[in-house]
Amino acid sequence: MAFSGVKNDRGELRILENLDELRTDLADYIAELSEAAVKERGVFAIALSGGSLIGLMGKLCEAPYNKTVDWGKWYIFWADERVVAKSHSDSNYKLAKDGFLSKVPIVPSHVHSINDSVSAEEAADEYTFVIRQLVKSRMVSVSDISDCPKFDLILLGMGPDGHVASLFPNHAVLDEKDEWVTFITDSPKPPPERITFTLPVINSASNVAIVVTGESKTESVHLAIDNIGPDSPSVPARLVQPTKGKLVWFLDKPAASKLDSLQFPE
Ligand SMILES: O=C1O[C@H](COP(=O)(O)O)[C@@H](O)[C@H](O)[C@H]1O
Repeated sequence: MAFSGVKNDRGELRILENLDELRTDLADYIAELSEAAVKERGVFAIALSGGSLIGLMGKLCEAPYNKTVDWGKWYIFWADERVVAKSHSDSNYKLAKDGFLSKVPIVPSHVHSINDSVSAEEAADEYTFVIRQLVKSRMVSVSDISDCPKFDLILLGMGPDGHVASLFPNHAVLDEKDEWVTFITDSPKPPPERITFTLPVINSASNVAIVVTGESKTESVHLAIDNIGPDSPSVPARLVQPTKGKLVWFLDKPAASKLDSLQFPE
């Protein structure tokens, strides 16, 4: 690992030498959280995102994780989803199914994807209902400081504009305080219709990891993590601040290259 440490209130930073190291560190982290949650609660409730994250989780499908992780105890959710058919190449569900879920023995009935045959608004409402039922049956914990679900782990990527899940810069969705899952129909990144966990749900999780790689995200990583002045633009990723949970950033060197006070040996 090139660097590991705590950066003020912005969580733990893990900056990895290369993508291979990042994939291994991420797989170790997820496997450890899974083991701890299964030991404590008997289940592991994990929310995925789309984009580059799924490829970076690839090591979980390989030895030793494919044999050592207690896949039967996993309950899968999505922190955001594009409102398209599940067979569409834009679907975050399809991405995860093809790249991850089909390669490990997860119980199909534990995979909670959205209803892709209704409007974005209805899909968000139905997804909230599904999560409520699982909170009632304690498959998903409940936060002790809000009425929100408390996922064991929410995995987020971050776009070059600093968006996480489908929480985009300067969008009203960032102010949503009442809903667990909401919808947008005007995403600046296609496709336009999406559902997304809201900030209160993300910030109620026991663990949140933001996984970011590549030079195109350097500036947003800086804006999300460093102590920037009041005149600097903020990015949605900066609003990820788990109230009682733990935030970990997984970064490669290009993504981390503009972070203050990080000197890499030549
Ligand atoms: O549209 C989305 O983008 C973000 C970031 O994707 P990446 O490919 O730049 O990592 C992703 O986290 C989100 O789930 C997805 O819907």
